[in-house]
Amino acid sequence: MPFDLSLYLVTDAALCDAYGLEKTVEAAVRGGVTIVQLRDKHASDEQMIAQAKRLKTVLAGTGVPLIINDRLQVALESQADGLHVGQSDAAVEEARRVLGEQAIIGLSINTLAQLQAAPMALLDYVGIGPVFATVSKQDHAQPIGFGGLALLVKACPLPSVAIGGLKADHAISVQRAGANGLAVISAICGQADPFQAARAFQTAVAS
Ligand SMILES: Cc1ncc(COP(=O)(O)OP(=O)(O)O)c(N)n1
Ligand SMILES: Cc1nc(C(=O)O)sc1CCOP(=O)(O)O
Ligand SMILES: [Mg+2]
Repeated sequence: MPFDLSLYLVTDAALCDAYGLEKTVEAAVRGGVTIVQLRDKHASDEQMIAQAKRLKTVLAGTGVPLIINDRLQVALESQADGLHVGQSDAAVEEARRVLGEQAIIGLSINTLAQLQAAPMALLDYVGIGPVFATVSKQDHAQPIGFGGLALLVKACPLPSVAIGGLKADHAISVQRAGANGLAVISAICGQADPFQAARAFQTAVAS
């Protein structure tokens, strides 16, 4: 499936309480989100598979892919479009073997050493961050700022998306650093109007 990293929504069900996850994602996609990752650290695999299937229904016909965070079996059983793994998650080699050639597989990167150790031929994109400290990921690594982002993007042969504490106003700096897009949780999920929040990002990305 072709994919566009320009506005990458990573979900947090707790932050989407006001409207529920499906309505929040539907509004965010109308607002311009181009790719969605289902991320839930508390749900069981069964709950996450059921949630992924509901999100697939929401995304059907939009061309927006659904990526699963961390859980290879959930990605497989829900027939999601792909999987995002971090440095301590399922190995990329295993994910590619299980999910096949067509799956979109992304890996988190925080340092040059991690980038150089990544099996690039098996990956579709990398997530680079955190750019800034964030409360959305308690165990996040050392923030790298836009300078660190630019260094890692320059060394990266794959499409990349910046993550961590990003707001719509940061779109220009992310683009100047060379990344293909921004990934956000709280600046869309945690907002009173997720459609307008996504629209603000889309406007900033397009300008
Ligand atoms: C697009 C994107 N980039 C980075 C991450 C972080 O993944 P990871 O390091 O595995 O941390 P958790 O999200 O699992 O807490 C991501 N999820 N998405
Ligand atoms: C899920 C995640 N991964 C990160 C990384 O650096 O790998 S930062 C992060 C949280 C991003 O949430 P927010 O947009 O609310 O700051
Ligand atoms: Mg992870």
